[in-house]
Amino acid sequence: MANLDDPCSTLETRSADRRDGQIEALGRANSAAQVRDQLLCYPGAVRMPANGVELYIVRDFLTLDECAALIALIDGARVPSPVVGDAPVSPHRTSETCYLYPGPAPVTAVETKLDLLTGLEPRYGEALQGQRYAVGQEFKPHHDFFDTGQPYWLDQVTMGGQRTWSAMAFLNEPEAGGRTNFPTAGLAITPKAGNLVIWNNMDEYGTPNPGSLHQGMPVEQGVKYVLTKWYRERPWCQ
Ligand SMILES: O=C(O)CCC(=O)C(=O)O
Ligand SMILES: [Fe+2]
Repeated sequence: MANLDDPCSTLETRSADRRDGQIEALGRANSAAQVRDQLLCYPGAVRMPANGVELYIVRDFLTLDECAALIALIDGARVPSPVVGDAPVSPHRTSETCYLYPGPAPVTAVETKLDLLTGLEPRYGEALQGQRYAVGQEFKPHHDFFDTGQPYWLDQVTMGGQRTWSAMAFLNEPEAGGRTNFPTAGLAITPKAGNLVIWNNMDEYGTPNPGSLHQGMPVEQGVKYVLTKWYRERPWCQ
């Protein structure tokens, strides 16, 4: 692919690059339409009124036993949470993370449910992650989609490209704080064990949606566990 800043790239390759971007966006919009149809068939899935972002809640997506088993896995192998393109330990994401690779039965159970929920082929999903937030820990306002102007994009574009959908399940309920807030969409979701939130990081045209801005608000009392799954526009490869 030609570099748009490269004075040597021909006019032809420059316009081909722009077309590529549009074609990719169209692909994401078409895929989103299929996910939407599939999601609405899933028992308990409800689209939430949110300003400028497509977001659904699935009540009781996980059983309390499944939540407990996943919390045990997270507690067994958690490390400080990373952020793509940031320092290894980020001041924006102060929680701990545990990668939940395929294998253990509770991971297989969640992956199977997510496949049914989204209709997406499993290879489009990144490895499942668990997060644990202690009092004061948070994930500051951010977008899950990648900023294609950042140096990290050169790697990410070869690893499955843009992050399209985000799915997040609450595994427990902190005593206070820890809501997932979408400030521009005007929606703050209170953790409820077993409930899942899933949103489209793209807009209706398949381009990154600034309205998907969100944050994990600081836990004020107790502890918060969530499960996160990010989907890519192409099969994910690490
Ligand atoms: O913990 C939360 O409420 C939000 C987590 C989040 O946004 C993420 O992991 O990308
Ligand atoms: Fe996020």
